[in-house]
Order: sequence, then C-alpha cells, then structure tokens
Amino acid sequence: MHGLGNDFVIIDARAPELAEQLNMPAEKAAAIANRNSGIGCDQLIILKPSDKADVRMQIYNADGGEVEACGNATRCVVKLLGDGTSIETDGGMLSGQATDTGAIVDMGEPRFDWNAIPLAYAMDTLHMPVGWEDLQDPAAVNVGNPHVIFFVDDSNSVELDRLGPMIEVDPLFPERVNVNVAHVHEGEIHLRVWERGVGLTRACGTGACATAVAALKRGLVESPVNVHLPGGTLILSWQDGEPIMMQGPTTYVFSGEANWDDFG
Ligand SMILES: N[C@@H](CCC[C@H](N)C(=O)O)C(=O)O
Repeated sequence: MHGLGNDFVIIDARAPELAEQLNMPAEKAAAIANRNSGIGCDQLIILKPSDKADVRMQIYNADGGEVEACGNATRCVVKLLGDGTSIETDGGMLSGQATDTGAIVDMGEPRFDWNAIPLAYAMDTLHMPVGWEDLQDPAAVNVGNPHVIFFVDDSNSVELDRLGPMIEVDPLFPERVNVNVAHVHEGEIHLRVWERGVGLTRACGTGACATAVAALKRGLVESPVNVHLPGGTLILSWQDGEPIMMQGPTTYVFSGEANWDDFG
C-alpha cells in the first residue's frame, strides 16, 4: 500500500505461529525494501498479535532500522484492518476510522521536552538556538518519532537532498532525526521531508503531524490545517493537551504472496 506515495510492504503475521517465526534482522528488512533487488518500499511494516490492541505494528525503514512511528502506514493499516482498529507501536497506542478514500487516525500526543525528542542537551525546542547554513531557528517535536522542523520562505528551494543527510546524523540528535522544511502560504503548510533511514519521500505522515503542531504552537496557522506534500495533502487537527488527528488517503498497490527465502 501507499499513503500519498510513501510506500510500504506490509506483512500480515498476526497468526501467532507466524509471529513467533518472524524475526526481522536489519539486513533482511533492507533487502526487502531495496528497489533494485527486493520488492522496494520506503518502510517495511509487520503486523503481529498484540495483547493491548487489535494489532501490533512494527516499522522498519528502508535502511533496515526499526523505528517507533509511521503516520502514513498507520492510515494504511486502519484502512486494511477496518474501522476502529487499535494499533500498538513502539511510539504509543494509535487508532483510527476508515473513510471512503483513506483513514482518519489518532496519532497520540506530541512531546516537546528536549530529552523526549531526544536532543543531546537541554534547550528550548520551539525555537532551538542552532542552525545549518540557511536553515536556522528550528523547532523539534516527538510524535512517537523524532522530528526537526525548519520554517523557511520557500520549502521547494531548500537543498534538502544535501542538507537532510547532514542534519539527520548531527550529534545533537542521538537517535538521528527526520528533517522537515516547510513554508506557510495563505494559512496552509507546504512541506518536504528528509526521512531518517530513507531519504526524500513523497510524503511523511508523522512529519506532517510534527510540522502542523510546531506551526500551531508558533501561531503560524490555525487548526485544522492542510499540509501539502509532494505526494498530496493531509488534514491535521490539534490543540494543546489533545492527541493529533490526521486525515488522508490510502492506496492499495498489490496483494499476494512472496517467497521469504528470496530476500537476504
Ligand atoms: N514515512 C513515515 C515515517 C517513517 C519513520 C521515519 N522515517 C523515522 O525514522 O522515524 C510517516 O509517514 O510518518
């Protein structure tokens, strides 16, 4: 499936005997995600049984690293498993409702403390006194996973393919970071994302959540707000003390069986 062009291989291992067998070394996840020799995807998603929710969702980036959250995949899993599905992730408990064209999901409450991002040392996370070349004065938000957000004049003119990889691995971010560049035009957000462990993607759901929250906290937009990404548009709602709600489309690509031993 994909959400706005952010694409996933989803393995359904909800049957307990499958879940027990299925452990995912980083090399195997990266082999499946490889667009030349594997199936090809931005994230590999594994669905397993959960004793706290309807399903447990494990998320692997294209580089094979396991991560805590993925907004676009959350919508896809809600659409796949049905209305009201509750999802356990390493980043928190999520849930959502299917819509005609996708899903609306509760992405949990954002966190702003420097050590929850996490950052290497204490600072104001709404206006961080740091910068990289022309990218200055970012905000940082954890929405299950870590994001840094730069508000710029024109997000399309930022060399994100050059600056993203540099910022992703900066020692300020001990768990690395997803890098968002955004501008606000007529009350709507225009966003591009360099995803940790992947690179430039067509859309990042958690990036849209983190950027909308940072823009709302800075008073740049009002809720609900449209967030336009290269792959399409998400609608984000949030107010202080409440969970983030994200609405957007989902798309089926293919459903079938693959031979496990073909990968890695
Ligand atoms: N594409 C995702 C985010 C996936 C995880 C991210 N790359 C990370 O490392 O935290 C989304 O839609 O949120």
